[in-house]
Amino acid sequence: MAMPTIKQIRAYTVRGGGADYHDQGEGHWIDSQISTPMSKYPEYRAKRRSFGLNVLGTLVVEVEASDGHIGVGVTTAGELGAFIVEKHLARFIEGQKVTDIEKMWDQMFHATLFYGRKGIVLNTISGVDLALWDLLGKVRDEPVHAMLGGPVRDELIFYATGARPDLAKDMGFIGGKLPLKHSPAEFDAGLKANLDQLADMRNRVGDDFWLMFDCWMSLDVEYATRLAHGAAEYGLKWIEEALPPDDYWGYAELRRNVPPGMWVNTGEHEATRWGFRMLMEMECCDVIQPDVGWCGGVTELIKISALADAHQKLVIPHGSSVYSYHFVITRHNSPFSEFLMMAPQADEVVPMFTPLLEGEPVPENGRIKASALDKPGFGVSIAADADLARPYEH
Ligand SMILES: C[C@H](O)[C@H](O)[C@@H](O)[C@@H](O)C(=O)O
Ligand SMILES: [Mg+2]
Repeated sequence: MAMPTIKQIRAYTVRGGGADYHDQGEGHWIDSQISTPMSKYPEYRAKRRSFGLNVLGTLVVEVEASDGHIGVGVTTAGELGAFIVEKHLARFIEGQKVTDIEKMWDQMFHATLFYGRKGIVLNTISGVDLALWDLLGKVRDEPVHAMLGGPVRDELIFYATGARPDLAKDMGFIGGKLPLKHSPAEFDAGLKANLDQLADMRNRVGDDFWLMFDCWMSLDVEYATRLAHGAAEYGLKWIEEALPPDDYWGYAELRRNVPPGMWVNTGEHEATRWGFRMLMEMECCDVIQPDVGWCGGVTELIKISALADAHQKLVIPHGSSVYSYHFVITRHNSPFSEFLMMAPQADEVVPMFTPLLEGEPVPENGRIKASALDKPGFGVSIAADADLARPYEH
């Protein structure tokens, strides 16, 4: 059968949750006080939106094929991403066969190398890549996981990220990841408060439930080492993203410093096979956590995951909803997943990219059955009432 070609690519922006899940209103746990590299500035300590964590917003990429099928991908990139798609990447996509994803990815990456490499450009390339895989699945009438080798297990198992690991335990998740509240700028009193919070949570959840700290790039090796040793008493399973992404040397040192058995995990703000090669060859971490909407998409995650497998590293993608579920279910070295609790008080399960996607599966009792993913492509569509804007055209 002659494969259709791509007739048009379109880039839209939308605010309020969605793929840019930090773009929330007042009172949401994800915008409470959380330790960040900006916490040393008191004026930027209370809320991450104050320094612009939600400045980008969501990018929605649509690719329409000559046979009428439309593929959709979403990521954190907003208007900047829309510009890159419409003014630069479109030339590598339109007119191409829907099957030629590898070539389209290679051209997008190398054509933007002079200003990309990581960050918003790789977020944008990831968004296009997700749309291309979604389109190919729709044309072939297959879920993405079937094009990646198929499920290796019957269900996805999740830990929950949010302010209430105690409630997450009652909902059937296997663990709870707490955002670290106090930064090194709050000195020993802050460190003690962090550990007191962990101790309280451990008392609430008991011993056979994972507890983790997410430090969102905000610490230094000395503080992270003290935090890890203090947290060992409460069975901290891993310390996540303790340092800025480029401090490979610091991660390698931290990994040597932490108590035996405690994982040092990172990678959500890393991108491409080269970035993850550096993390693994410099012995920075136990588990890599690429975000499929930020690291280069499915096409690059295939390469990253194979490299990790050779290094006997687990690949536990950062919370990226259905876009990573199709990958995780097909990989032996991805035995569990993250679920971000996007309800404002982290007290109920709502779709991770709410309110953007129709058909977004959510864990029940901390699990999603592989069969829930058996729809063409990624099996989701943009909500009919999404207030999409198309800021640029080509
Ligand atoms: C909860 C963390 O502070 C971040 O908001 C989250 O996006 C990320 O680090 C995660 O691992 O989910
Ligand atoms: Mg994290």
